[in-house]
Amino acid sequence: MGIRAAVAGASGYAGGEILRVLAGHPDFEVGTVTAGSNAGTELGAHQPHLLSLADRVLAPTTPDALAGHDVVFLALPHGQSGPLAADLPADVLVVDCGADFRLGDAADWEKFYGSPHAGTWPYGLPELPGRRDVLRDARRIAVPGCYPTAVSLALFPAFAAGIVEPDVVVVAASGTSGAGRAAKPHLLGSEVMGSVSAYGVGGVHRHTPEMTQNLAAVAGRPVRVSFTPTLAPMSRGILATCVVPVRPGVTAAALRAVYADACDGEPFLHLLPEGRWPATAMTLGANTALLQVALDETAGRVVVVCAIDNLAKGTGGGAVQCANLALGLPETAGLTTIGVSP
Ligand SMILES: NC(=O)C1=CN([C@@H]2O[C@H](COP(=O)(O)OP(=O)(O)OC[C@H]3O[C@@H](n4cnc5c(N)ncnc54)[C@H](OP(=O)(O)O)[C@@H]3O)[C@@H](O)[C@H]2O)C=CC1
Ligand SMILES: CC(=O)N[C@@H](CCC(=O)OP(=O)(O)O)C(=O)O
Repeated sequence: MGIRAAVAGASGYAGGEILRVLAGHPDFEVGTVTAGSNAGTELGAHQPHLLSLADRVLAPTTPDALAGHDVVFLALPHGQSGPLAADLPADVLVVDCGADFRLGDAADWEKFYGSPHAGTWPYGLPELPGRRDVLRDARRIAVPGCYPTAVSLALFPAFAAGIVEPDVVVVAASGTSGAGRAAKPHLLGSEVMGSVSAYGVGGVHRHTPEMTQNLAAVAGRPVRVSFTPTLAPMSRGILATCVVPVRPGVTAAALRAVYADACDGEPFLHLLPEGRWPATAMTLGANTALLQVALDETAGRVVVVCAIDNLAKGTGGGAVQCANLALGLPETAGLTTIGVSP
């Protein structure tokens, strides 16, 4: 018998991606799947691509429905995870794709989310320095937001090596699935198709403190992040372009060596060959973060571009990677590095 996994929010985009990975995982067995307003309906009505799970009936999202599993994946709107997790046994692994437990600073949480802080769980980005030791045997894990995943993976090598100044500018494009399945006016097809638009401009996006938190922890000092998200007319994918002042004396060769070293031995972090720049399509369905770096000598800046699939490495794949670690399975089990092209 496999490791029994429940998925809450199974009718949504993140829940669907977790189930897609679990359906092909050698060690997990899918148990209860739950939803909110769609409880009582069949999963196949919402996730018709998950053929092997189509006839599962969605249960209401309650602690009772989620009981009796080895791992519970939560893919629910912000604010739903805290009360639910409090009613789940402490020895059950709970992996939360929502934001509730990502931030260590309660004041940051209240400023950006406008509600009381639920608490802080081990942060589920295994590639960050020292993270794997924390995640092994953890029983509560907070999966990062999709933009902070891309930006933290793009910049931690430079901060860990001490070759950049703590003053980051990020412009990142996301596919529309990043906003979830619930209908939102700015996601109307007629307004998204054929156009790229900025939103959350001026330091107000709630992922900014998450990026700052992660990079400051690596740098060992405060880091300023100016983050501008943009919405691109595609379903999946994030392309984050990160620009940061370089310290004097750093050469292009040294910069490349820092990134090559950071990616060495990392199953999902890849530095592309020189001259090849990451594109979101290369990551679709894969748990990869693809990187490329350049030294802009004229401007005195390091430029790092990172592509991920927001639903794969950015949520569902990252969640399963963390669960693998916490349960003592091979970290890569059930996760592919093979994207699609063109
Ligand atoms: N989309 C993405 O790229 C990423 C998402 N995340 C996070 O994952 C979580 C889920 O996001 P996403 O899948 O995109 O959102 P969706 O809107 O696509 O799905 C939300 C899911 O939660 C269920 N739900 C909604 N309200 C309630 C409720 N009150 N009680 C119980 N269940 C409820 C929905 O059920 P029903 O169908 O019945 O309404 C649905 O299954 C969020 O916290 C999000 O921030 C994190 C990183 C990236
Ligand atoms: C395109 C789009 O709208 N993206 C979402 C981020 C999705 C994500 O990772 O968010 P959580 O923090 O909600 O888990 C946004 O900008 O709000």
